[in-house]
Amino acid sequence: MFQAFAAIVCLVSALLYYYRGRTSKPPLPPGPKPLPVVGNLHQVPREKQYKVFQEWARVYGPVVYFRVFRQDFVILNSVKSIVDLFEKRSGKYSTRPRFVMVDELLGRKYNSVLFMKHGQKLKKARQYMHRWLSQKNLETYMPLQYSASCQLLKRLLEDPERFTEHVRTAAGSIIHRATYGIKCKPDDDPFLAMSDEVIRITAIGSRPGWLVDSFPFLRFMPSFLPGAGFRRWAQRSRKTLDLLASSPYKWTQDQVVNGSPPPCFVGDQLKQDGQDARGHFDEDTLITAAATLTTAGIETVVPTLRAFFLMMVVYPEVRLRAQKEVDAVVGPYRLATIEDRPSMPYIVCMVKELLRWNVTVHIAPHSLDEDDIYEGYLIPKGACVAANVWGILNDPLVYQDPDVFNPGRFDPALGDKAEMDPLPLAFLIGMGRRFCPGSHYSLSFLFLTIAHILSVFDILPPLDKNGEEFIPPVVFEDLHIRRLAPFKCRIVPRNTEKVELVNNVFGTLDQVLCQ
Ligand code: HEM
Repeated sequence: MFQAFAAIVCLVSALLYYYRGRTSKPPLPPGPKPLPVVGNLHQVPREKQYKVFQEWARVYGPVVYFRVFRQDFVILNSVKSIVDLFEKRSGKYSTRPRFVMVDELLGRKYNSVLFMKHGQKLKKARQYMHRWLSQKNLETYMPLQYSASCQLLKRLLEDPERFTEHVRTAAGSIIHRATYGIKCKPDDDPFLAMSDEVIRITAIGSRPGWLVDSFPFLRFMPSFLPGAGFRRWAQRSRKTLDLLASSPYKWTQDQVVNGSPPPCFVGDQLKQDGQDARGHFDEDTLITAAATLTTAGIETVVPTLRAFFLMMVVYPEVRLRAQKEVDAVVGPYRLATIEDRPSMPYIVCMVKELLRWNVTVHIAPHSLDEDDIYEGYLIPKGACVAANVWGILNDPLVYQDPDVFNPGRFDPALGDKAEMDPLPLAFLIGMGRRFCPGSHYSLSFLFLTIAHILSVFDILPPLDKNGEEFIPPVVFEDLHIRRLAPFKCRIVPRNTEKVELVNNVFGTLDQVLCQ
């Protein structure tokens, strides 16, 4: 009975929406022809949407419009349109689109900065994060990054096959130490498990296709009714998310009360009573900002480093060239520091190429609270206006053979012939008010770990049953979030001196991040 009623209301509201008068307004941007009611639902795949959007850009131009039920989408497929809207009109385009499941039922618009709408709370959260993660504060977290990277080397020596877990522990332990002052355990750490759970729930909640996203009134459906499983799941998950955000925060709070926690994002704010210059303390926002840092800091850096291992296997000539550069700068008796970065242009290019080749945030969705007009087209209020970051970073007109991993394409020696720097787009740096606050942090951590690993190890193809080397296929698990499928490789110390070097450096670390 309820389902029949819901279906009728959906149909009527969608028809009203479809036929709503837009006669006095400019036309919508071009795009594929919609069907009545469902719009372009049948043309938007659940997987690899960014590829379809790239194809549509070839047919309809860089700004493409489509609709799924009542939700408008505008996809930006050129750097120009992204700069024009997200940067030059950032005041208008700095909010996020409304997705009822993730924003409201899971409460992510309150408990995660990534999903927050624009307003005072977002401004405050970004201020907190920016202060901690800015280039100026690099010296505060740089020793932590160096320690995390050296610990990663030690674990790769001891147990190379579990490289993905070690990378996850390294990225997770440094961000927990930097954010909360927590030292994680190398295996089965409860705080790292909590971050994984937050990432898992958020990924499910933000999958496209929830009916409640197209028909928001369904959020009022009583949770005991048949067909309301989504409401029950969201209620349970929201409680978990709130608990997971408050637990590590309480841990730091206790350290502040009982003594002196190591310098960290939350501890520093609490020691100053969390007050800003005007004496305001917003505990809820601090909890949210801290919880967002831990998940954002893991979900981006880990896939990038996994891609690094695979690329070293598939492109051995790139590894050899990079090792030659690292060896020439650091020699046999030390590991690289961030001060070596200007002397290692090829490693810097490798980081750029990893972020281009393995785009982690492939679609960046923004929204607007009032209608706008761009190049004669209407961008409707409430539309999801999304930058197709993957599409541009894989455009063959911009990057020759975009599927090929080739750090040399950014070689500064190529001068004008070097291909477009992907970093501004990968992080949407400076592109409006939502650019990634973790860009400096990520670039230094990726540089250090890559330079360290190449200095100590060769990364070689895995062996098959007959003991023969084989190159693992490059496969992406392409659900809502694009990630490389599991693969194997052999991580072998380059010589015994390197093993000694790691053991010596490990023994002298002041900051051991894992217990
Ligand atoms: C490989 C590394 C990373 C990449 C490629 C990346 C990329 C991005 C992108 C594209 C956005 C969306 C920007 C927009 O909507 O316009 C973003 C947002 C964000 N990133 Fe990163 N990121 C990375 C690492 C990090 C790290 C390490 C942290 C934290 C320590 C971080 C924290 C955040 C936060 C908090 C936001 C939300 C900003 C907001 O909504 O206002 N990111 N990132």
